[in-house]
Amino acid sequence: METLDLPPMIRAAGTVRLPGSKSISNRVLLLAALADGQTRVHDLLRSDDTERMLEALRTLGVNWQCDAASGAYRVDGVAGRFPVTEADLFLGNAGTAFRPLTAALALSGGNYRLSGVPRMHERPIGDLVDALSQLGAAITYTGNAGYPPLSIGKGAIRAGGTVSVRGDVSSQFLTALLMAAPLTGVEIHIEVVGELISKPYIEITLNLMARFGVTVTREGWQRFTVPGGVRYRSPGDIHVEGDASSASYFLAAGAVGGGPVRVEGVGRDSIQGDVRFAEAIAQLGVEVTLGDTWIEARGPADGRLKAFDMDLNHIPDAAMTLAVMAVFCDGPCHLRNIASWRVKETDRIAAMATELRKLGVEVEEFDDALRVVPPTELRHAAIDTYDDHRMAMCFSLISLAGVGVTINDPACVNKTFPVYFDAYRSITEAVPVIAIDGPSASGKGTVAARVAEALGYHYLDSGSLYRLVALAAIQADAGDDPAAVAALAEALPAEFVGGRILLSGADVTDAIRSEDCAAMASKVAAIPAVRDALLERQRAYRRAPGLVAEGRDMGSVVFPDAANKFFLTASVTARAERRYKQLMEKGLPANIDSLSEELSLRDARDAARSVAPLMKLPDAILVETSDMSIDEAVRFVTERIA
Ligand SMILES: Nc1ncnc2c1ncn2[C@@H]1O[C@H](COP(=O)(O)OP(=O)(O)O)[C@@H](O)[C@H]1O
Ligand SMILES: Nc1ccn([C@H]2C[C@H](O)[C@@H](COP(=O)(O)OP(=O)(O)O)O2)c(=O)n1
Repeated sequence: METLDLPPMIRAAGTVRLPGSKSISNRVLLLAALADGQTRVHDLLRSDDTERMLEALRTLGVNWQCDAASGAYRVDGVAGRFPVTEADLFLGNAGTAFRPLTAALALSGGNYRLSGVPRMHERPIGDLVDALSQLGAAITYTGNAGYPPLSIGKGAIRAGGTVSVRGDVSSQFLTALLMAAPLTGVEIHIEVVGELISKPYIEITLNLMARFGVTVTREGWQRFTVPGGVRYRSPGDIHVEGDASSASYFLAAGAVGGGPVRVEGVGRDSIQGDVRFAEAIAQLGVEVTLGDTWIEARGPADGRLKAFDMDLNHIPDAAMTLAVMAVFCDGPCHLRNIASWRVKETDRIAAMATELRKLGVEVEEFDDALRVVPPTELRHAAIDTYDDHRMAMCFSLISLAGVGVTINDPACVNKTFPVYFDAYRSITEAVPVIAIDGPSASGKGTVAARVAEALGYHYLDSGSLYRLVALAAIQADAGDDPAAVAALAEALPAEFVGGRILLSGADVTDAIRSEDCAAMASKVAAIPAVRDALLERQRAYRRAPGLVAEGRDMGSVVFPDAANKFFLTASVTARAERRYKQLMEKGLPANIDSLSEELSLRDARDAARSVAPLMKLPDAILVETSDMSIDEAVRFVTERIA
């Protein structure tokens, strides 16, 4: 499985141009296909879900073309009748394609089979099928009753009258019915059974139908009337707004990462309900500014977001972003009335609770709500994304909480926002790392500590971790058993307290510097499982305002994104002399010839091992210190820090 490591970020600021809204894109494509005349669709979202809709329309005989120069799509409407009356359609996990196409095809007098990915076959559609059956549609379940896949037959469509549909599971059923109703040509009344959820999505539907010439009247949110004798007419050109749900991640980044972050493509005039995310975060103390076509967010003056207790039924998708923002708040937060999360790309209530807990967050899960208690400190975790784009995008924000985060299967963002992580990186700044690698006694430790002090950065002596594992292995007499050494590395009970190094509470500051320990360190360092066990431990040193890290693989493996990489070296003779002096000063036994020999051996072993070998990377600056004093080496490095 692919994974993406996001380093801890120190701040977020900048501007992002949003991709087109998924909800608007797929509605517009279907309406343009059903309309009279050609429609030019501008700023259409290009993603998996819109690909599924475009493919389906082509299979149904709808002509469409993408203009390479402008990116606009030209769709030739079929005036309510799909030319192809017999087809198999695969719709992936695109609910915004599956539901409306089911309704439109059920009323079009053909034979169709609709299927999707396994998760699509777990997402309920029975309420829509029941409503369409009242109109005489012939739909059968070819898998489990109430769920896709479906087989649609010709049916005997009864025009007119009143149809009822449940509104409390997914508002997409009502959307599908509304969009298909004009195909009957007769006035239809639609009654909603139960409390309609996600009302703003119905507003998008009504708004877009009106743009295509069909005006629906409604009495509250309970009864809708689609007039008879009307057909969809192309508006000519139509522009898709930026995706308001996608905007939420960047606005949240501005809120928790200082800001300001501006999103372009949605604003005050948006028809998408999720723009009300802006109002929601204002209640957390976020400074929000709205323009006609943009929104900007910056963090509260005192830096800490206020805890919240909100009914989020009106912004179900953007509400997921609030669940992650809760981690940044000054107290427990309550997200209410979000039952629809359970039937989305995954059971989002369960998924959100499980993944937040991995970070050390206390979460209470209810049927239709979540309570999130922010911890004092987060830990690194690898986040599972459940083939759900929003899980991946939401959890990227954790990198603004002072820890790195790993996103499993990051490509799931292709569903709505293929370039999400590039956009996220463009507005965030990672905690800077200066990586200094090199062989033993090249001076890395001395130089790194001095540079860290000068910059006020944290300092990581990664070799000391390998030396600690070596000492633990010597003490446990486990040196020859790689699995046992790896287990010691995993549990390593080491502490760094006021310049002293403790192992299981005992001061081993000097003990780990012995040549025996160095030789064992070089051996245990060649065990891949030991390196894996120490990886996150090393990365956890990356904290604001920055880190200077020294070792063998700082630039290659542990901090490959470090903006500054140096490779320190010196001749074997120079290094043996330095090490000899150093050991003598510490009162440890030493012999210059055996030191020289041991150094060469260790260089060879560190450079020849299969994992993370010692080497100069092409992007590292070479510092040859044989003829440099310590001050000269420090100055050489400092002057080259970008
Ligand atoms: N450029 C230099 N010239 C002379 N001595 C140096 C230089 N850099 C480091 N030393 C000394 O060499 C010894 C080993 O340096 P250290 O920083 O521990 O190396 P490393 O971390 O690469 O093993 C220390 O006693 C240090 O004071
Ligand atoms: N990032 C690192 C740091 C050290 N090691 C290994 C290589 C060395 O043989 C041992 C001890 O490292 P250390 O930097 O303390 O050794 P020197 O002081 O350079 O002799 O650990 C490593 O493999 N990767």
